[in-house]
Amino acid sequence: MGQEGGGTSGRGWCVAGRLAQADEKTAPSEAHLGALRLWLQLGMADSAQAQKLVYLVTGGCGFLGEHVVRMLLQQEPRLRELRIFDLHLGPWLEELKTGPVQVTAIQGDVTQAHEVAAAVAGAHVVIHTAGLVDVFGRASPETIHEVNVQGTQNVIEACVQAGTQFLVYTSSMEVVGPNIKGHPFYRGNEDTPYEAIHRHPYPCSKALAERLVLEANGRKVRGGLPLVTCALRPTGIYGEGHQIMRDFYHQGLRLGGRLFRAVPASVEHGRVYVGNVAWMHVLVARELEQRAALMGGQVYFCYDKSPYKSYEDFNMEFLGPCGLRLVGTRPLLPYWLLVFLAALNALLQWLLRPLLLYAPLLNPYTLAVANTTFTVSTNKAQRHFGYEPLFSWEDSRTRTIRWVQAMEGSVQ
Ligand SMILES: NC(=O)c1ccc[n+]([C@@H]2O[C@H](COP(=O)([O-])OP(=O)(O)OC[C@H]3O[C@@H](n4cnc5c(N)ncnc54)[C@H](O)[C@@H]3O)[C@@H](O)[C@H]2O)c1
Ligand SMILES: C[C@@H](CO)CCC[C@@H](C)[C@H]1CC[C@H]2[C@@H]3[C@H](O)C=C4C[C@@H](O)CC[C@]4(C)[C@H]3CC[C@]12C
Repeated sequence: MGQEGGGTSGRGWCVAGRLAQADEKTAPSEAHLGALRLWLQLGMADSAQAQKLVYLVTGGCGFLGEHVVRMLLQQEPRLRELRIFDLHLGPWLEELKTGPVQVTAIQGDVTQAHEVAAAVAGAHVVIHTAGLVDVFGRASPETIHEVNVQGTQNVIEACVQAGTQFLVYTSSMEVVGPNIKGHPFYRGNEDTPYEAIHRHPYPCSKALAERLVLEANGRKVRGGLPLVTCALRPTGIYGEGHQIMRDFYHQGLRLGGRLFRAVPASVEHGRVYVGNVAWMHVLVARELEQRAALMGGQVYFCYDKSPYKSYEDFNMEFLGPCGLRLVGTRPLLPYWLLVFLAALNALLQWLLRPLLLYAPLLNPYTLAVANTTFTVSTNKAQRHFGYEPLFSWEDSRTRTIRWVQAMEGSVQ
């Protein structure tokens, strides 16, 4: 917090120093006056956009959260303090603490209302990305609900109590679908009608949490101003740090450089680059104040120029250049057999639960999601707050490939 004027005076001295050198060629009094005027002008311009905002990112040490944190530090010049709240703090945070913005790491649990309240106090904006992302049956439905729903309720109440006016929530495409009936959602937008019915604890929890966030829009926060909220719905995020991509890569290495096609190439699965999702969060947080009437209570799908492909074909965009091969132009196993294996995995998980945690990638839910077309095509974020992807598809691809190549055990 003590850094408010630091950046300003530092830049001011630098300009004054350069002008002093130019002075040698001109009459001293005139030059000094000019320099003084310019210095004052620059100083005032500087203080007009002085670093004054305090942001809080919950889940700031997760896959998406880390990208949001780094993006904020790069792209939000008004930042004075960045608070990073997470159950598990990453060692990489240390390197951020030497920069001009005060970075405060807070180890805490969103299910604990008092911990959330302490972290939110004094923040201008909260970006709530913390969540339990579990579609593999690792955590109980109760725990998923507690973290994703009760945790979000705690964040909302903390904003209200603290007088924090702006709340951005990381929702998910899964709030919409795929639904339990396996209906395709083909290049839909935020207004496309779709029967959003879920049974799995993860999408149920995200849908409930999103509703809480949207319903809280307009609530009076401490001091009497209205809370302004909105929700971002990424499709399947990929990029540096993506754990499932890492798992597929290592599985491919174990299978002698091969992966076996399980999903038809015709099933499109929406994907979006993590850097663009982070950029959307930063932009929304920045624009929410100026465009509260338009953006408050809204949902936005996260999108970019990533191509529409099946889940496996899309992964091969990165794993292919890293030496893996996808075997088969059609699924190697018939669908009924996959359904049987997925059900067997679910049964084994249940039977083994008292002894060990058996949580393979394939289960009835993940099979259904991977086998149902779900893609978005929208420009709502561009229309409402001027979003354009920061990273082209080529950049996103190259960055992700480099990250896979740098992984331990890489064949490169
Ligand atoms: N990964 C995707 O494809 C994807 C797609 C759409 C939406 N999302 C959403 O984006 C958000 C981030 O997902 P991610 O993929 O980065 O997951 P992640 O697991 O990498 O990150 C989640 C972070 O939240 C933290 N967290 C979990 N429980 C917590 C608790 N009780 N208190 C405090 N922190 C807690 C974790 O420690 C982790 O750092 C989630 O809300 C998720 O639902 C993810
Ligand atoms: C049948 C398998 C053979 O290769 C493939 C299984 C792939 C699945 C593990 C993944 C397919 C689709 C993924 C989900 C999707 O990308 C969107 C998500 C939304 C987000 O909020 C959380 C993650 C996820 C549910 C993601 C999880 C993994 C898949 C089900």
